[in-house]
Amino acid sequence: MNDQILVDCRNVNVHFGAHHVLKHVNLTIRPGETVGLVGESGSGKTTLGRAILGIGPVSSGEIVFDGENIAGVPPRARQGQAAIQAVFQDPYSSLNPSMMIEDILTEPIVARGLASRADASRQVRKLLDQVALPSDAAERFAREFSGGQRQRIAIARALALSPRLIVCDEPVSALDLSTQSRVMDLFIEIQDRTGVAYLFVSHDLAAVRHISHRVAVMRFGEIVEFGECDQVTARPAHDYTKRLLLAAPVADPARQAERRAAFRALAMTA
Ligand SMILES: Nc1ncnc2c1ncn2[C@@H]1O[C@H](COP(=O)(O)OP(=O)(O)OP(=O)(O)O)[C@@H](O)[C@H]1O
Repeated sequence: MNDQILVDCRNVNVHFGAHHVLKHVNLTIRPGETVGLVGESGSGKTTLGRAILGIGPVSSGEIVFDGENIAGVPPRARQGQAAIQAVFQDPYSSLNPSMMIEDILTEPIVARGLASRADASRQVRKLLDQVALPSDAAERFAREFSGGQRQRIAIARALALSPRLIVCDEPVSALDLSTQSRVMDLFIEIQDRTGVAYLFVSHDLAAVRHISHRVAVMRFGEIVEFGECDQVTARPAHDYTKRLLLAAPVADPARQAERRAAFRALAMTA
């Protein structure tokens, strides 16, 4: 891991009317790094992801990407307009069911003028291969695929633009457990191969822990803890992080009972 910074959120605030949703958020992402962003529903994780993507507002503060302040600048107006991509939670609504996979994968490249349709089509097989889908998937329609396969297609669509960062907003929470772990492994493999960075947004600390180099914990729009994954999960500094850890699912029932007892003890002292 290097000391360079790819994304630097500096004192970012977002207000929706009178509601101060993001409060003085400072967060960095290094090239090739996964930063997990955890917190309960409504804490502001998606709002931060959308601000970084340029599809959500920023009331004040800076988001510096590659040395340029991109806060409030929509994706098309950004210099490296394709450099930040997204994979969202629901692969059923994020892909047009009646579009052919080849068109889903080539359209973002062609629309940005990054390659001709013929050149983009030549990349399709490689993209499908990167997400472990067979090349004949190109001629099929999105509606023919399962949730896990659709999420692989959504990942391939993000990769088509050779991004430096992918904002992954709850990308496995709509999938069943065994599919979740395969898609998580795919994210890791892709990062090892391409060096892409991830902001991995999830309410599930167990998932985040599996994939992240560093973890940021958000509560009521504030980052209450941010550090190396091992540090945050083994020696959390904030009680809120401790509670999230205790609520994180574990496979072993004895361990689960131990966690519940510890959680009750902590809740009584909180
Ligand atoms: N466009 C909007 N207009 C008004 N309020 C909004 C808007 N978008 C989000 N909010 C509010 O901002 C707060 C944070 O929402 P956000 O979706 O960022 O949280 P989250 O941590 O991602 O939650 P979840 O895990 O449920 O997606 C919520 O109270 C939400 O109602």
